[in-house]
Amino acid sequence: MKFPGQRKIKHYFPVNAGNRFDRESVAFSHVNTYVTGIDQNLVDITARVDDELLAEFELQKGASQLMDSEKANLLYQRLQLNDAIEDEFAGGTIGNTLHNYSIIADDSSILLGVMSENIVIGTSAYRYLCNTSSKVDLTHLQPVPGAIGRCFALITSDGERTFGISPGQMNALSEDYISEAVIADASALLLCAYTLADESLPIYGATLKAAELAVKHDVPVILTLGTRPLVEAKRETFARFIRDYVTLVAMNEEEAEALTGHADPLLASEIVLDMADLVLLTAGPEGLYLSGYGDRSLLRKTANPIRSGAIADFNAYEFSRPIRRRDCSEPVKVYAQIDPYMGGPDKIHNTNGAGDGALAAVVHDMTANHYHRTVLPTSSKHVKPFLTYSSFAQVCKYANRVSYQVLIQNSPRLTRGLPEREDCLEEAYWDS
Ligand SMILES: Nc1ncnc2c1ncn2[C@@H]1O[C@H](COP(=O)(O)OP(=O)(O)OP(=O)(O)O)[C@@H](O)[C@H]1O
Ligand SMILES: Nc1nc2c(ncn2[C@@H]2O[C@H](CO)[C@@H](O)[C@H]2O)c(=O)[nH]1
Repeated sequence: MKFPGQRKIKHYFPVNAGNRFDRESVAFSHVNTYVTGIDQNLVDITARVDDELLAEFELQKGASQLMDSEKANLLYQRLQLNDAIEDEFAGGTIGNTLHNYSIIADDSSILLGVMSENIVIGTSAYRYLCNTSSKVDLTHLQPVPGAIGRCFALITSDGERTFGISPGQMNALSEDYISEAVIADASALLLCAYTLADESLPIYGATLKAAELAVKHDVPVILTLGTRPLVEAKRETFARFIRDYVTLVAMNEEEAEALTGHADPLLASEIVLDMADLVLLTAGPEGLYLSGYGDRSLLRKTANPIRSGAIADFNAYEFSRPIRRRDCSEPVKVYAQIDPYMGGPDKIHNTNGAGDGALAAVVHDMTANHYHRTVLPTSSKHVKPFLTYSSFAQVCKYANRVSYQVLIQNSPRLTRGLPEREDCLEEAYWDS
């Protein structure tokens, strides 16, 4: 595994031989880590469209919504006719996050979901397999006799993405394909709200079983919220699920508002912290927020200017490391925020997957902590069972950096890891 390197050096991710941890990880390289997750496996069919086409196909802008196959076929034909299709590429919010995790961490992940049992060249299933990192283990997938899902990712001129989902057999995942051993040994279990949308579907039962096993084995459960209309429709169900199972909730500000009733990201995060231990809230051009708990005796004051919003002095302890509320003697809510990396790319063509990228970075920092604790349990870094290796402030920087990489690539799945040295970039960005 690549490792979030030493603090207080100019590059956040200095993977070099002089790094003390690298020497240790060579000595302990037999320790294998991975993260796992459940997804509705689907391909993204990315196309440029105008608002009129969204209206014609009754698609709510910015949201993800189901389409019946007749409408999906009509849309596909129209996009082909207009020569509007840019790409057909593996997608799925958890599939993207696992892929990006494996790319940036150089570590394994295990994807749980369905896959067509007969792979024909050119089909969605074929494209999915071609566009997934070889570090993502696909051997636990459930074979199905039909197609996986298709996600029309329709990009309008403002860079906003709207999803129309043609499900195929993506929801057929049975709980028989959720192995206790796979969940028990994982560093984290990644789930999305989409698979909890309909209790009558097999994938709902599979998701619940995985969450129960994760809690049984003390594996952190990470839930990403998907899309605003779904959260609005299932607000109570999701709140209960989060309380019962979830360690980290990831969402954008619209989903946060749907869950909590608060448009302000700090206030929304504060509410979600009463249900979970850690909250990643992405806010597009306003950057992102990471909120969680610190133990009063272990709080570290920020060296950055103190900032106030809806919560006064909210970043005062952003140099602390997140810990579960139940592991604190005296829990204190801690907040950190960061503006887009380098102000964001000059031109954004497509924001699809920027949030998934940020989450992959947070997962990497959590897994690095798990790895380090497994290898060096007596290290002073583990006097308490912290959730991440780095502080709130550092994790924000990393998450932001990965989102930027997704944006400049115009694609949710990273083709390569971050540069190990960023000599051309503003060094001050990485200080502290
Ligand atoms: N317009 C923008 N300008 C600058 N940075 C942006 C912009 N949009 C997104 N970002 C960066 O990407 C991160 C995540 O973006 P956003 O909040 O749009 O995610 P999201 O809606 O969850 O995306 P998705 O669901 O497609 O993965 C932001 O925190 C920010 O760093
Ligand atoms: N699993 C799942 N992923 C989705 C859905 N709608 C959009 N996405 C994915 O979300 C990603 C961006 O976060 C895209 O790459 C889409 O593939 C959905 O209904 N289910």
